[in-house]
Amino acid sequence: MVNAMEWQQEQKRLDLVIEGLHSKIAELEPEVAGLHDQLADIRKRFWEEVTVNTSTDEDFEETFYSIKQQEALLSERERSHRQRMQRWKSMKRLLPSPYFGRMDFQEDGLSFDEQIYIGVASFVDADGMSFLVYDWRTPIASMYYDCSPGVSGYEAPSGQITGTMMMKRQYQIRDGQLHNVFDTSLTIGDELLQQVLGKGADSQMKSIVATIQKEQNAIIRNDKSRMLIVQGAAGSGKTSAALQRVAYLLYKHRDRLKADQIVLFSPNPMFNSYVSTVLPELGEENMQQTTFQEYLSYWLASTFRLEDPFEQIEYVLTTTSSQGYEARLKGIQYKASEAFLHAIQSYALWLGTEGMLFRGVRFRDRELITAEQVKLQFYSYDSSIRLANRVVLLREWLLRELTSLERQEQEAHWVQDELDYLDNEQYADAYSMLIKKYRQEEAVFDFTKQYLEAYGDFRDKEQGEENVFDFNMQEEELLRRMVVKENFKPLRRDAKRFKFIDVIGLYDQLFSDATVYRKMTNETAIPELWPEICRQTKEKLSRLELFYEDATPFLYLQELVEGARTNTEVRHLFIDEGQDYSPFQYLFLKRLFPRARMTVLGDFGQAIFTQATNLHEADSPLIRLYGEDETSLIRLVRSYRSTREIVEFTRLILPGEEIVPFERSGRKPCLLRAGNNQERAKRIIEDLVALKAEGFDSIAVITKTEAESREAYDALMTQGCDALKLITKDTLTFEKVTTVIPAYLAKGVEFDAVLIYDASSQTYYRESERKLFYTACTRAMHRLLLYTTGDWTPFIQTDFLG
Ligand SMILES: Nc1ncnc2c1ncn2[C@@H]1O[C@H](COP(=O)(O)OP(=O)(O)OP(=O)(O)O)[C@@H](O)[C@H]1O
Repeated sequence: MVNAMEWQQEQKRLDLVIEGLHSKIAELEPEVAGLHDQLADIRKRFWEEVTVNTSTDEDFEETFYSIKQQEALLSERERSHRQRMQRWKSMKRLLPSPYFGRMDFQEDGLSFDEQIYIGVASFVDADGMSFLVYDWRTPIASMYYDCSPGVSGYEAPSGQITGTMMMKRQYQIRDGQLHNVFDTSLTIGDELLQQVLGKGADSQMKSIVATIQKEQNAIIRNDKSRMLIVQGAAGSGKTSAALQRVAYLLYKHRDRLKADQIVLFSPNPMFNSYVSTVLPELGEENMQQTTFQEYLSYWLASTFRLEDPFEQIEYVLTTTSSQGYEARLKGIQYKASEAFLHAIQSYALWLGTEGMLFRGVRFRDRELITAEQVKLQFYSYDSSIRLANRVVLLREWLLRELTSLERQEQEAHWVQDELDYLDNEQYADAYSMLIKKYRQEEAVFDFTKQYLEAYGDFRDKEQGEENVFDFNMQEEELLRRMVVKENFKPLRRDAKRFKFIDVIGLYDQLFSDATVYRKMTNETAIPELWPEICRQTKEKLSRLELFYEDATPFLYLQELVEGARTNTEVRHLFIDEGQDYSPFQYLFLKRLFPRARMTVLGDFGQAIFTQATNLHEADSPLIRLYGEDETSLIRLVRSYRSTREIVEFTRLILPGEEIVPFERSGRKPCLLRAGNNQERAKRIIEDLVALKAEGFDSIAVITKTEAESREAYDALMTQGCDALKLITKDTLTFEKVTTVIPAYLAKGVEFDAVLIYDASSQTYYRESERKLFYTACTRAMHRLLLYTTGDWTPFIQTDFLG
């Protein structure tokens, strides 16, 4: 705490800044409101200002330039409106708490020091000469997070600046009033952090700009490497750092980076809602948020019933003794690997010489073009042309074939039948369609001449006898063409979409017996239980279903054959819970976003999926993705979420995991054994009531699986529990209530209190369940309670029993 005089000086300065903010806001307000009206007015009068005259070429040109000029004026006004609006908004945001930090810095070579106040936006004094508040993202502010008083420096755009930091101070300001002032030394105020972390969990994640730690700042400001990997213990602030990093990038590159050029891949849709308020709180627009499953569904859900990762994990957790279980697990591992991706690449090369599978073109129960014809045509192309390019040539050929078949088809009986049954209205529709088409496509319309004649006739008739059609030969020919064209449309559309390639067949063919597989792919390390893996995959495909582990390889093969889809707009890709993605998926994402830098945040200690990727080992596929030179790896070991007691408990679950508690004390985790299920439910309800009475309102009963969640929910409701929410994979919003949730859906989020519904040896026993148990327990911020009706899981250290 500072002394009374310093406090007074600080309050005085704060008052001055607030006064300055008020007067700037008042000054901008009418301007902002006026600009808004002006813009609305310009838009409204846009056409009044433009003289539209297209009688001659000159008039047309003049009209064109007049419109362009108006457009330019409008966009200039809009730009300046946006800028003023942004300044106005940032000042409004500063008003209740203009800054949270200060450092006094004397630059080498200067004889005075500068007081640098840091807040969520910059604010300059009335003359515009000096900064009253520096945005936390400015280069100079980085010192606040990185250095302690003494020799310090920062990287300015002009180069390295060095000097001495005389002091560093933190503030808590609410509604314009100073509540606390701390002088800090090494880290950013343990006191303040204690206070922030001691608070209850929220339904939305909060910004951490006032208390960013040095190692987190390194993540936020890393702008050098193509790939940034963050391996961080549970609760170490990976997601928080990622979100502040987005805000930092948007600030640093504000002239060329837009929020929609940044994509965040989240573990589930509920997580999207959990993190969605951080950036707006910092005055930035949200980046695009999605899940990998959403991407897969976009491309595959119209063809297949797609398994999602949660169904996959449910299978892995619950059907351990089912037939084919081991093979499925081996299959998941293999299909997640780089080896499988390379096998598919080799397979695509092999398909360039043989083995391609095509579908013929069928029309009204007739085969117009056989699959064999398509295949012959395909292999007639020069084999040095890439597979996907040959497929494009094939498509052009097919479209040409369809054009000539269309012509032949006009004489077919079915065409006459259709014409006979056209009613007057359809005739009229047909004509007006022709007219419209003619107007739109005058230049490309195939039979302009005939059309013009027909149109002339039609117009004459329209003006003369109403609705009487003289169905002469010329018109009939036109209508025939139109009818056939209409019927051929789906064929053309299918051809354009490469439907003539049997991709399902190609993927199915890949799962042939080991000798054939080796021949097609050059693969030497075929996984164990390959025949069973093949059988399972083929069986699924035959039902038009796709395992989660097959979805990305299927899309990859499809792209090798049909041409890659890439998104070149996206510049930054953020992947949270990065350990849950397979090496295969990473290679796929790299290809999908060729111009993006990647930030991957994860914790191998929470790798609960079979296809997990180790993020930080020297031989990690992630490090290979862009190569060591283009990759930075940052480790976070301090956990900010949980109390020391909870961290000490969870650390024993995963002995190898590096995790250091932040010094915040609480109660030891409680282990509670009940005689039976009913007793357990009663005990949980009592505990829920007590926890709520203590002031905790974000509480989760965490289970291993969805089935256990339902069981727990029913048991608790039957015993009279009220206001309980069952979370499933379809839940979209994260609410601050008492929830029952499977561990794999609780990833990434946190609760004041966590109750592990069944911590018995029956539920968590196999080694593969250790990380799931760890993930569940590490969701707790203040309280952790574990229940069983039998023996405790072996993952709990016996020291805690008793
Ligand atoms: N520097 C910080 N200042 C204040 N709070 C922090 C800081 N770093 C992290 N926290 C808090 O710690 C908690 C955990 O942070 P976060 O969810 O970002 O961690 P994580 O590493 O993504 O966790 P997990 O992998 O277990 O999901 C959050 O409540 C966050 O606000």
